[in-house]
Amino acid sequence: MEARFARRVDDALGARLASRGYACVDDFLERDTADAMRRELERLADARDANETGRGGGRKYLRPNRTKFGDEHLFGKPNIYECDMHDDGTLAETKRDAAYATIWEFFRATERGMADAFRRVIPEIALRDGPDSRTVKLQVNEGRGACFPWHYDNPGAPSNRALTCILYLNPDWKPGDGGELRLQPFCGVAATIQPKHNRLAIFFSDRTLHRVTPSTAAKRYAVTVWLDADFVDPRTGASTNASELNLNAREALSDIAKTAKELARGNAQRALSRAVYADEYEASLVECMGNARGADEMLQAHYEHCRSVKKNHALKTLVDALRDYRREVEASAAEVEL
Ligand SMILES: O=C(O)CCC(=O)C(=O)O
Ligand SMILES: [Fe+2]
Repeated sequence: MEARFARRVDDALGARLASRGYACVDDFLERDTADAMRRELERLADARDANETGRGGGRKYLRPNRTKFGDEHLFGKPNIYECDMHDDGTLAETKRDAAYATIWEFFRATERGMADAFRRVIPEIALRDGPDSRTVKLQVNEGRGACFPWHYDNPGAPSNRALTCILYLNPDWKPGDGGELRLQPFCGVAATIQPKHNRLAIFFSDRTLHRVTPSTAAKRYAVTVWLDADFVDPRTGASTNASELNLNAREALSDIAKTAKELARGNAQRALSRAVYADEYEASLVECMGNARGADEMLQAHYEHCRSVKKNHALKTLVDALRDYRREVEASAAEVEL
C-alpha cells in the first residue's frame, strides 16, 4: 500500500498543494481496497454492544463526536460518530479480526508511507517520522444534516498537525447528498470538494479554514490522517490571540492585498479569521449544532472573540479592510468545484 501512496502523491500534486494550499487525488487506493475499506467501516459503525445503551446508542466501536471547547467543555456535533485508531480501549480487539484487515493495513501503511510520500513532494514542510507522528480517525456522518462548522485543524498546543489527508469512501454519493468539504483559503477563493469514493483531499491543517456542509445521505464515511510536522516557532501552533499578531497596522493597511497574501501563507491568520469571516462562522455553528448542548456557549464565545478583536482600534481597521478585500476577491473569481 505504501508503494501505491508514493505513486498517487506525485509532483503535480505537490505543485498544486504548494500553490493553492489544498489538492485532491482521485483513485487514491486500488478500487478493490477502497471497496473493502468501505465495507469494513460499515461493519465497524454498525457493531453494537448487546447490553449498552449509553450516549453512543450501544455502538461498540464508534463514539459520538466530542470536541474540546475552552479549557473544560466537551461538546458533540450531532449525528457524527468517530474513533481514533490509537484508541486501544475500544479498537484493540478488531486488530486481529480478518473482518477489519484492510482498515488496519491502511493504518499501518500510514505509519511511514504517508509522510514519506508527501515529504518527497513538499519538502518545505518538515513532516515528522515515526508512528507517533500521525493520527488516524474513522468517522461516519449519519445524515440528518450532520456537519462541521468552520474551523482549523490544530486548535491548540501541543498539536503539531501540519497536513490533513481525508479519504472519502462513498461509492453512492451524488450531488444533492451534501456532506461536501468546503475550504476557504484566507481572503481567497473558496473550494468545494465532493466526498467521492476513493478520493483523498489534502490541505495544510494549521492554515486552512474549512467545514463540512450538512449531509443528508444516510451514511457518509471518511478516514482522516493527520501528519505532524515540526513548527519552527512552537507557539505558532497555539495562539489565536489577535493582540499577539506581530503586525504594524499602518504598514499592513498600506497594501492590503500583500497583507492578505502573507496571512494566507501562515497560521497567524487564525487570530483574525473569526472576525473576517464572522457571519460564516455564526451561520455554520447554528447549522451544525442546532439546539444541541453547547450550541449557545459556542456562539457566545464566537461573538466574544469578535468583540475582543474589534476593541483594539488598529485591529478593527485591519479586519474591516480585510473584509472589504475578501469581498472584492470573491466577486472577481468563480469558486472552485472539485
Ligand atoms: O469529514 C470531513 O470531510 C472533514 C472533517 C473535519 O474537518 C475534521 O475532522 O476535522
Ligand atoms: Fe477539520
